[in-house]
Amino acid sequence: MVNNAAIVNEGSGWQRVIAINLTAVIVGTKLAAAHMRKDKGGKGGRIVSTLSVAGLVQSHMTPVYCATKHGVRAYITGLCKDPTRPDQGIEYAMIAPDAVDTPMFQSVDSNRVLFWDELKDEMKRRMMKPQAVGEAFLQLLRSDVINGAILQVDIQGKTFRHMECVNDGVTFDPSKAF
Ligand SMILES: NC(=O)C1=CN([C@@H]2O[C@H](COP(=O)(O)OP(=O)(O)OC[C@H]3O[C@@H](n4cnc5c(N)ncnc54)[C@H](O)[C@@H]3O)[C@@H](O)[C@H]2O)C=CC1
Ligand SMILES: CC/C=C\C[C@H](O)/C=C/C=C\C=C\C=C\C(=O)[C@@H](O)C/C=C\CCC(=O)O
Repeated sequence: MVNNAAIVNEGSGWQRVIAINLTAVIVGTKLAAAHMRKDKGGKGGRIVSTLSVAGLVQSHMTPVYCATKHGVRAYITGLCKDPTRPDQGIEYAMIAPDAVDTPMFQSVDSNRVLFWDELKDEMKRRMMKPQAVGEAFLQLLRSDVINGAILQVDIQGKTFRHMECVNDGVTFDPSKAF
């Protein structure tokens, strides 16, 4: 299961950002986990949530959006550490891209993102094609173990934030996760 839907809007619709980016992730994750958990008759599985670099740093450009992505990181990290998780057979991981050329990015303006006029050139310089995130996502899923992983993706490449980089640089070492 993938938690991917999100919006960005630091303007008058900011409460909806919290509802979609954070509350809905918690609701969806609870529903999925209840269905998936092996100790309750499910088959187990993986739940991957899309963060953003905004879930790793604090930005004056998108403070509400950042709060939701930090909230997702805290919530999912808590589930990663649940001592009953191995019996549930569910792994939790996150992917944290920098700017990506999607409708979200293309629709950004100074009503939705603060200081946009000053920062847009820098964000556009860092912008990746969506394929880069798709490839990183598949690389994450190819790891034998992903619980606790946060895979940061930017124009420099891919970096695991909560794991040791080994082999091809993107293989998760769960013993180094926390
Ligand atoms: N585009 C970017 O620069 C970056 C995006 N992200 C994250 O990547 C993920 C995907 O975003 P993008 O593809 O860029 O945006 P997008 O705007 O192209 O796609 C977002 C999707 O979420 C769906 N969605 C929005 N509100 C919804 C709702 N209430 N119910 C159901 N679906 C809803 C939209 O229909 C759309 O298909 C998001 O979590 C976003 O925060 C992370 C880093 C950078
Ligand atoms: C503007 C596009 C709208 C939404 C998409 C995107 O998810 C939003 C990003 C919002 C904030 C970006 C934050 C920017 C971060 C930085 O300023 C960089 O200097 C640091 C980036 C990564 C560093 C990670 C780290 O080493 O801690």
